[in-house]
Amino acid sequence: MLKGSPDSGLSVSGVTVQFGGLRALEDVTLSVPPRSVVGLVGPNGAGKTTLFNVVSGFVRPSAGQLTWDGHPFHPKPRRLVRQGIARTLQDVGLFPHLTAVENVMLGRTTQRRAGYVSSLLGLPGSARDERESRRISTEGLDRLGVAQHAERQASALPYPVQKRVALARALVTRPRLLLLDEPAGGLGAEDFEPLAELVKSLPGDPDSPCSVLLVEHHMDFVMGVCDQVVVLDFGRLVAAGTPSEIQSDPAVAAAYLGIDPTDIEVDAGTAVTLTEEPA
Ligand SMILES: Nc1ncnc2c1ncn2[C@@H]1O[C@H](COP(=O)(O)OP(=O)(O)OP(=O)(O)O)[C@@H](O)[C@H]1O
Repeated sequence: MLKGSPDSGLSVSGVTVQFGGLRALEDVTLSVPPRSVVGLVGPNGAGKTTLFNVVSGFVRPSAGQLTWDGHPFHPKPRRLVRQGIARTLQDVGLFPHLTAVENVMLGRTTQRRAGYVSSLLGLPGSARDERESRRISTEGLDRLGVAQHAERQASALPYPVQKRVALARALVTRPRLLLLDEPAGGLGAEDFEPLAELVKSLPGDPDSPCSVLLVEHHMDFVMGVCDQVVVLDFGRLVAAGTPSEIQSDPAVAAAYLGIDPTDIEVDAGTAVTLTEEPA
């Protein structure tokens, strides 16, 4: 990929984050190539959210660099959407007193030609922009199968619907990279399949192809949707590869079970077996 190409994805190189005496990330290097889904997994406290916060500009690393579109990237939260990156939050983050469609329209704020001031003053263009924004946001809800909830207050919606609204809000910005924080968290098994299909379809979307970096604890979901999986443990990258490579990597089992990798045998299949019970 040529340096400076608008299609060279996200690279995180040698990133370290220090919170006082705690090293939350240590020399982490990974990339999210264009049109790919990359999973970021690891036990609680491994540093996954911290990495998302670095990419979103909420946390400044003490060492390392990011590149986006082949250029050095110094993310700022308020500019993220304009730079083609959207993020969903672990705890949904909808405005409870706004309707579903109004929440999605907020995602489009930065792309509207008329801003809030002209809307408030009723200046020409603002009503037209608002209609257009509402139309696109309703389409966004429809894509997620929840358009029938468009006019309901967000706080009255069941949790799985709220998650879809939040995802619609991220997608209407037409991101080229989506940071998905625990998309399957709190969902029932019946919601997994349509969500997995949606996530897998994003990189190949003919109108707005979007790569995905996702943090998720549901391993079946991760293994089913990701092209590559990166495993963190205590802030360090301990494994990276395809889902099947990751499933048979002793370092991954060690990270999750808190045991020494030398106490694990790897079968010819994908299973890892303990040769000794963890203490
Ligand atoms: N702002 C902060 N100040 C101090 N320590 C922090 C801060 N944010 C995170 N940490 C610590 O950094 C480590 C990594 O936390 P992080 O939230 O990134 O882990 P995680 O992998 O996302 O965990 P989980 O799966 O539980 O969400 C943890 O020990 C956490 O307590």
